[in-house]
Amino acid sequence: MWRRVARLSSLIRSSKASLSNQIPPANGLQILEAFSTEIQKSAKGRNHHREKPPFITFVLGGPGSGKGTQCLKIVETFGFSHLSAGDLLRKEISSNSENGAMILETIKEGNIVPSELTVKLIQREVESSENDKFLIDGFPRTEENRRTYERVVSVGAEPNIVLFFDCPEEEMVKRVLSRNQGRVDDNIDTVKKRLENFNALNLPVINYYSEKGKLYKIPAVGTEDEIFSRVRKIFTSLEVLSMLSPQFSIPIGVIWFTLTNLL
Ligand SMILES: Nc1ncnc2c1ncn2[C@@H]1O[C@H](COP(=O)(O)OP(=O)(O)O)[C@@H](O)[C@H]1O
Ligand SMILES: Nc1ccn([C@H]2C[C@H](O)[C@@H](COP(=O)(O)OP(=O)(O)O)O2)c(=O)n1
Ligand SMILES: [Mg+2]
Repeated sequence: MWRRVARLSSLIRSSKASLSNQIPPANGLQILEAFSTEIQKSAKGRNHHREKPPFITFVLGGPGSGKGTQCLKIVETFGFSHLSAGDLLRKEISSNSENGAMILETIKEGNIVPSELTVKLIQREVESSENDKFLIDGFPRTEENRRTYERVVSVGAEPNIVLFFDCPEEEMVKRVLSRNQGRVDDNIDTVKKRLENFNALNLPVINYYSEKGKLYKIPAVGTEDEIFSRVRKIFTSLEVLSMLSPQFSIPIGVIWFTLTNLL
């Protein structure tokens, strides 16, 4: 809003300047019209600068199930923006933000950061992006995460689809312990706690979206490429149905995916 008011003042200033330079100035009506346009734009700005809500995909699965790996492939192939809740929280830690120490402790313990904070970080990224397709990776991890997001985010509060990478615990533990990214939570004690939290807190969210007909469950064992061929089918089906545009919602895509995979 303030940037827009500043732009309006600059218009008025340039109008005065043009007067002194003997160039015909913007008249009162033009200034009023510009002001009204700026106010309209500013109202849209609060509405995430978008005419339509973005296409939101939540990406869920236990630690090490391959969410991040598959998201990178979806970005390359289908042009989504990837927002990893974990990466956004780690960025807060490394930028020494006021909540950095608390986030670090929470992550080290294998627990979940307060929802308001995570939602704010995600919302900021969505609102500042020009893209209209997002993968929100590792969110919502709890019913409380989900409800907070629905309450705080006014446009696109409901995901269009939800991916769930279904991976056996043994495989997830093996992958996390050989991830080698220097993460404070990639050790056996923290992984055990994260798996407990996944079962207790994330599975109810996954069931919630399954009941709503929005869930795509993807078996997550196999090579990265094998898993991506499963993922690709989902997004290709959505593209075929022109559903990778935000105004469409499920369950047609889920029905199509089910049919094409059964036939
Ligand atoms: N299909 C796969 N098979 C074996 N290892 C994998 C596979 N997909 C990912 N990985 C590896 O497992 C680790 C965890 O993957 P990642 O994508 O970070 O999972 P998540 O984001 O779900 O925790 C990474 O080291 C990654 O390279
Ligand atoms: N919605 C979220 C997502 C992540 N976190 C915290 C707690 C998680 O164990 C860590 C790491 O999350 P991240 O998604 O990067 O972890 P994985 O990719 O599943 O291994 O961040 C959170 O508190 N709330
Ligand atoms: Mg990840």
